[in-house]
Amino acid sequence: MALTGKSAVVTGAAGGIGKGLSEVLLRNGAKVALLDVNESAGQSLMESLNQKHGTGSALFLKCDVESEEQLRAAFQKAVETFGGIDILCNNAGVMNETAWEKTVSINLMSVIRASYIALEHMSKLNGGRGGVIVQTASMAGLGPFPSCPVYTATKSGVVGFTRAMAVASEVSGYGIRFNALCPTFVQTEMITNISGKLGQFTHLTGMAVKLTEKLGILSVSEVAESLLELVTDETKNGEALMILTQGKAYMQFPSLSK
Ligand SMILES: NC(=O)C1=CN([C@@H]2O[C@H](COP(=O)(O)OP(=O)(O)OC[C@H]3O[C@@H](n4cnc5c(N)ncnc54)[C@H](O)[C@@H]3O)[C@@H](O)[C@H]2O)C=CC1
Ligand SMILES: CCCCC/C=C\C=C\C(=O)C/C=C\C/C=C\CCCC(=O)O
Repeated sequence: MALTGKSAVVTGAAGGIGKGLSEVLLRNGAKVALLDVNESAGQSLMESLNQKHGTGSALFLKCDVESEEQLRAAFQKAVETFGGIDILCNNAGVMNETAWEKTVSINLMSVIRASYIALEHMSKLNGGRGGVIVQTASMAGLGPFPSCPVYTATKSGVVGFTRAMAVASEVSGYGIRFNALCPTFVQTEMITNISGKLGQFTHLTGMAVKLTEKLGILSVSEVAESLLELVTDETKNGEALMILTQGKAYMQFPSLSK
C-alpha cells in the first residue's frame, strides 16, 4: 500500500512514539488525524506538522480513547475531513501498575474499542476502502516484564487480539490487515517517569532498570520507521514485529489450528 493520498488516525499522537508514527506517515505522503488527551501538545504539534508538510495534512482532535463517544466523534471528523480512513495506529498507552484497571482500560479495552469503530468506517463490508490497523504493543507482550505484570497482560492481550482479528478479517472479507509493533524500551516520557507507577512491584524497580541496561533503549524514530513495512507490505497480516536494539524480527507462533 503506497501512502500518498492515504489517510491515517493515530492515537496518543501528541508525544513519544505516537508523534514519531505520525511524522513518518506524513513524510511518506499520508494525511494524519492526531488523537490525544493532551490538548496543548496536540495543538502545537498539529501547527508544526502543517507548516512542515502542508496546511491540512495534520488534524488534531482532542480524544480520550477510554471514551466511546469521543472516539466515535474523532473518527467521524477524520472521515469528513480526509474522505475516509486507510490506516489506524492504536498507539495510546500507559504503564501504571498502581492504577492497574486504568492500564487495562487504556492499553487493551480502548484498542479493541477503537478497532471496532474503525471497522465501521474501513471495512469493505461497510463500504469502506479497507486498509491496515497497527497496534503499538510491546516486547512485554511477547516476553514477561516482571516489574509490570498488568502492563504485560495488556500487551499480551493486544498481540492476541491482533492475531485473531487478522484471521477474522481475512475470512470475513473486511479488507483490513492487523499487525502489531513490539518494541523493547523506547526513549520517551513513559520510561523516564515511573515513580509511583509500579504499585506493589515498586521493590522490582531495580530489576526494570537492569532490564533497560541489558536490552538497551530504542529511539522513537527506530520504532516509527518500522511502521512503514507493516503498512506498505500487503503480505503482512497478523504479524508481531519485535524491535530490539540489535535488529528486528517477525515472531513465529505455534500453529495449533492446522
Ligand atoms: N516507551 C517504551 O519503552 C515503550 C512503549 N510502548 C508503547 O508505546 C505506546 C506509546 O508509548 P510512549 O510514546 O512511550 O508513551 P508516552 O507517555 O510518551 O506517550 C503516550 C501518549 O499517549 C497519550 N495518552 C495517554 N492516555 C491517553 C488516552 N486515554 N487517550 C488518548 N491519548 C492518551 C499521552 O497524552 C501521550 O501523548 C504505548 O502503547 C506504550 O505502551 C511499547 C514499548 C516500549
Ligand atoms: C527503568 C524504567 C523502566 C520503566 C518501564 C516503563 C515502561 C515500559 C514499557 C515497555 O513496553 C517495555 C518494553 C520492553 C520490556 C518488556 C519485556 C522484556 C522481556 C524480557 C525478556 O526477554 O524476558
